[in-house]
Amino acid sequence: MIEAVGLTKRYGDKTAVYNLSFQVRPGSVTGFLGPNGSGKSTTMRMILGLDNPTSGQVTIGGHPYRRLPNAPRQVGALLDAKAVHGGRSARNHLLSLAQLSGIPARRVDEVLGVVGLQDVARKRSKGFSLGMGQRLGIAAALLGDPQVLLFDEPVNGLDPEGILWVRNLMKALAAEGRTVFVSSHLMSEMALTADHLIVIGRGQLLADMSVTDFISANSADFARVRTPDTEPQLREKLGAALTGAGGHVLPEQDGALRVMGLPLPRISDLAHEAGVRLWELSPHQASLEEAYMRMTQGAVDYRSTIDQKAGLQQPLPPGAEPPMPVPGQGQPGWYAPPPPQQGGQPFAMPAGGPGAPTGPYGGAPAGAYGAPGAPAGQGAPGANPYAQPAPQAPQAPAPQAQAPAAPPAPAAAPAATPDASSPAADTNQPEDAR
Ligand SMILES: Nc1ncnc2c1ncn2[C@@H]1O[C@H](COP(=O)(O)OP(=O)(O)OP(=O)(O)O)[C@@H](O)[C@H]1O
Repeated sequence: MIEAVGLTKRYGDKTAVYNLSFQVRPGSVTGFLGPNGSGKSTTMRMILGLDNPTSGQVTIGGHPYRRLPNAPRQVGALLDAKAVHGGRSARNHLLSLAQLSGIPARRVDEVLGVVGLQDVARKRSKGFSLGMGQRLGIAAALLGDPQVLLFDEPVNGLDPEGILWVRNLMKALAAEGRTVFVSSHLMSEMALTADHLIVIGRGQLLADMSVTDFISANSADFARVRTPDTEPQLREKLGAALTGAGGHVLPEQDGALRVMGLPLPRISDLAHEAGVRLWELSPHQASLEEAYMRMTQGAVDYRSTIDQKAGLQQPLPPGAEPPMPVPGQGQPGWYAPPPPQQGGQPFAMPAGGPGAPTGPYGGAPAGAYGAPGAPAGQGAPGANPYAQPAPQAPQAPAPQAQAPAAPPAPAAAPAATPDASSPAADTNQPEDAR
């Protein structure tokens, strides 16, 4: 098991990770999610003893990585697949790692077979494609047959067959009782691979829960309703009736309506009362991607100026920043992305009609569907024993705003490189991170 307690990392006045506490348990795949620059790699480096925490600690099986006896046999990691001596063949690269850790040469050929590189084993790795490099990095992680595995973006550059292979590999490793901690920006892939999620934003814990709980805690379920295409006035009529009844109504691209805040039977009754025939009335649950977007919007540092999601956010006062998401409660003020049509414009209510809009989009009052409550599983077994009560979270200092309190940066760890596979890193490290 990997256990972080109060883990904080500051680089000068930049707080990369703040007061992070979580456990990664054996027997399941734990996904590690967060926007660019949120501190995932920094956390993984600290787990692997490649960076020193400014405060707090992280242990593997109860020991800091650097004190683990024969660490490369217990912990395997892929942090940066490009960190390979390009002049060496794949096999020689792995052989050199194996020799450093007392791993027999036959294991090298085994892992080359596992990752499908046996035919190019004697080729120099500098000629490798991105996907081949990833496979080599994964081979290095598997070399010591470790019980604990960390993968930073393992499917980066892999083709669909490779992605499927990595998915199955992660699941198989977890099914063998190993601890598998994997970061990725591919939400669809994470939804298929991970059982549990740890989500961070701006270095802070946003969620620590099962994939299922995460989706239900951070998604606004909605209904799709379609009226006959041939009678557009029915759609207008229904939209007005639903909005008047407190529903939040948005147009879908295909002419249907997305309705939030009203149960399906109520929508059906309202349509019946308004004399509107329905061609479709179906329930929908958000995907992991939608739930993730919703949870992390306030913690995104880098965003395109033409980001379509801007159309889904409730208007903020001039100069105001989106609030940090509240752990377990999602991002206040966000409706279910992605926008149903370009710009996410709301369904246009007839001006001054009955049931005039009360919310920012002419629907329900702001926030009615914006912040679902804590997930059912929060108090369940497996909940984060370190989770902060929600009310404290908004007061947690924004990592970027902590310059005055930042203590001096820790003495540069010899391994302050993110590059766990680099031959150069090997010579500087007390332990090899693979
Ligand atoms: N050695 C360093 N010196 C100074 N700042 C650093 C250093 N390493 C990371 N940071 C900063 O810490 C923050 C977290 O970076 P990190 O690489 O851990 O994020 P990440 O979640 O892995 O991002 P990505 O998804 O883009 O890989 C960033 O703002 C980054 O610029």
